Amino acid sequence: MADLVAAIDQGTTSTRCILFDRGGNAVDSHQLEHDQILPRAGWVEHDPLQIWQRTETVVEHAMAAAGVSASDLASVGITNQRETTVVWDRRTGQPYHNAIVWQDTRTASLVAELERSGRGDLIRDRAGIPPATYFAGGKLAWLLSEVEGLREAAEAGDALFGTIDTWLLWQLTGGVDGGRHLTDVTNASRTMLMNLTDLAWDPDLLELFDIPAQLLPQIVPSSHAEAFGTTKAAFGGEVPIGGVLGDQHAAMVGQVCLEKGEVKNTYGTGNFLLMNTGTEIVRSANGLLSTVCYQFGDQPARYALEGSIAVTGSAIQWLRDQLGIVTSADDADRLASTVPDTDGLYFVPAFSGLFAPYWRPDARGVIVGMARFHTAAHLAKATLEAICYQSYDVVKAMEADAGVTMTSLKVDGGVTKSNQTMQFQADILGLDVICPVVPETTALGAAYAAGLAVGVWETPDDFRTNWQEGRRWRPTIDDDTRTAGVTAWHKAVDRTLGWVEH
Ligand SMILES: Nc1ncnc2c1ncn2[C@@H]1O[C@H](COP(=O)(O)OP(=O)(O)O)[C@@H](O)[C@H]1O
Ligand SMILES: O=P(O)(O)OC[C@H](O)CO
Repeated sequence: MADLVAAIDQGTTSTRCILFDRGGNAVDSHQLEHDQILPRAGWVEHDPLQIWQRTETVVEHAMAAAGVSASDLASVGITNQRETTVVWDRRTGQPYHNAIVWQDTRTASLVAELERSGRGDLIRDRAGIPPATYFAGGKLAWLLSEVEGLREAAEAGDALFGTIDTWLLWQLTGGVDGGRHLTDVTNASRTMLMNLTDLAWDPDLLELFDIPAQLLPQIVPSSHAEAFGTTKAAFGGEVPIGGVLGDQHAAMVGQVCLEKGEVKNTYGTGNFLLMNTGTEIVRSANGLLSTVCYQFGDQPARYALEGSIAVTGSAIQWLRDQLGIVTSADDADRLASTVPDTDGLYFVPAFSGLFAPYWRPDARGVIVGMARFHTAAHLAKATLEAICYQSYDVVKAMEADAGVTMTSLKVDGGVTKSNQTMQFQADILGLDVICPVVPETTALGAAYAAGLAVGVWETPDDFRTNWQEGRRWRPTIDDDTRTAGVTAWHKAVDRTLGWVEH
């Protein structure tokens, strides 16, 4: 039996295809960045066709590098940046608009209006998440009201909505020639349109956002032998698609956070800390989200509490692309390492407002504590430290919600390449930070979900035997130093609030 599993990981910054063996080892991979389209302040878009083309290319290159064909693959898994919203014409495959990315804040006034009118609580109650610019439902409502002809096309059944999983799945399974229109429970739980208990589109939420039901994909489990169909494109032959799940949920699977209470933090474009809450939906009193963690086959869904941070690794990209003070993320890391600390400089990159645990769309970024003495190196250092302070705030919210004190933290994602950042994270949290040997946990989780569906792995216990500790950072600073840093950080956060009005 073919026993390689291919994972497509379509992230905010890049798309990669990684081929995994039964041991959960990455055999070969390919990765390509795509354009970040920034039409105006607060707006972030991607070109869905470019994302699809990059997906085809990374698949082709990863398979060529490994010297394999479709018959060597047991299954394909898809994982994706969540919430990013695409609407396209089912007859032509043409998007009606660029994808509106999860970081985009154009729906701020809609969100403010939902809160003002008291309808936010219906969303919290049914969907488990607060009304926020972050989620897909508001973006879809915006497209329906702003794109000429879209509402009529939707009502006629010609338009399809999807998050990126849905878009790629439709393309992979045939596109205009019978592509399947599906999403999995984890991605659906990020729309403000799904009832978190029933795992179905909620008619009251559809009415609240005025969304025609014909637009919506069918919701299916995250791992399933038949639901997703087989590849008709990109792989050069038919391969079963066995798993689809949002990237942060995939990372939970890849990190083997399958028991209640297990936690991971992923450091990518943003940071996302999730705790498995088992089959129970836990409601946060501290600014976290309730979300589906994953659903394997016909088993009950597992849920999670999540702390989502909008801007972490993307602040490093901002140093590169907008300020031009570094040439790459590695260069930012190197520049930051030339100074021992920030010497009182704090940077709160609230570019999309603040997400968890604050949920303040009125916030905007600040750099405070500046003196003439400060250099680009201090700003680079403050950018890395901001990633850790934001995670500190979310860890504290998670501990308060769960009534536990964490003793260690599993981490993954691109920023974990930065040794000084992970050391600072261990210092500021006062706990051990641990990265597995296979850091590509998002793609691995998608591969696990896909392989589980077709029997490459028999039970999720097989994933646990594959997980191995790679690097560990231990705290090195005293409590007073930690408290001083956190206190100053919170003063800086205060300065971001109330900057814009909606
Ligand atoms: N050496 C490094 N030091 C710090 N950050 C890094 C380093 N290399 C990459 N990154 C950051 O990692 C992020 C990409 O991580 P990744 O997990 O691939 O993200 P995504 O899945 O969101 O596309 C980028 O935002 C980049 O700034
Ligand atoms: O692309 P990433 O890895 O930063 O993840 C984005 C998240 O899924 C947004 O919710």
